[in-house]
Amino acid sequence: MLSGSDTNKKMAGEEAVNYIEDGMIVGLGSGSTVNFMLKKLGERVKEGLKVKGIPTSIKTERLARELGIPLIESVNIERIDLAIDGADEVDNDLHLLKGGGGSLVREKIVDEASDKLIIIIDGLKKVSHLGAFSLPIEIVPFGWKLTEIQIKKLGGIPTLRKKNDEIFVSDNGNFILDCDFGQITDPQQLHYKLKLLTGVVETGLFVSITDKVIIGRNSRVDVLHRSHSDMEADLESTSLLHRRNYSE
Ligand SMILES: O=C(CO)[C@H](O)[C@H](O)COP(=O)(O)O
Repeated sequence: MLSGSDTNKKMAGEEAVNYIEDGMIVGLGSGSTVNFMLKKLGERVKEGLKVKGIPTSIKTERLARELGIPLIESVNIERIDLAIDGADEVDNDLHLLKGGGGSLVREKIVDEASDKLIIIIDGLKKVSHLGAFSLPIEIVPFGWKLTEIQIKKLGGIPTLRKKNDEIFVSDNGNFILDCDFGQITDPQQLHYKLKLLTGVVETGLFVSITDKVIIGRNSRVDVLHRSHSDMEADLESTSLLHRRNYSE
């Protein structure tokens, strides 16, 4: 029996598979919502859908292989038709805060390069402003405390990510600082400032790259398009948003 949140993630993940067409090269994001998408995609592949996937984490790669989804070696990728990924927060402009699972660098490389990016989330992750979730920042391990000091100077309160009392190490061999910046009113500017720090590899702010957000909530999926994002606040009354009612 799935929890309410997992039901929402599953609905969003499965809906996203409908956007995958035969012959596509597909960026496969990371996280529990993406895992639901992968399971459905695995079924479609068994039914004959021809795709090639590009996993954004070792965990995604492992699951995709188990499900029989054909993959391409990262060194051989030159273009991507569609990427489908999760997020920790999505704001009204469809800017994202990502990296809760620690895969932000590979996710950003793939999501940015893709012709189209679809984000799949549980409705609780749709927010008006980013920042309630601490911002993951991947940093070089060398001199990490020096980078931490620089981030504090920019107003962040960093916490070194740990897993089972050990320092968490990303798939790229780096550390992650989860940084509380309070409400992030200008994600682009904050991202630029952080990227200027030599020890920073990448931030979890994904600005202006999302084409569509598929949201699972209240037994249905809502789809926000980039050009319609400003209408999210008015979600209940707008008819421009595509809506599928799963309780029907
Ligand atoms: O950015 C991510 C990993 O780096 C994930 O997409 C994000 O954390 C959402 O995960 P989930 O679908 O498990 O809630």
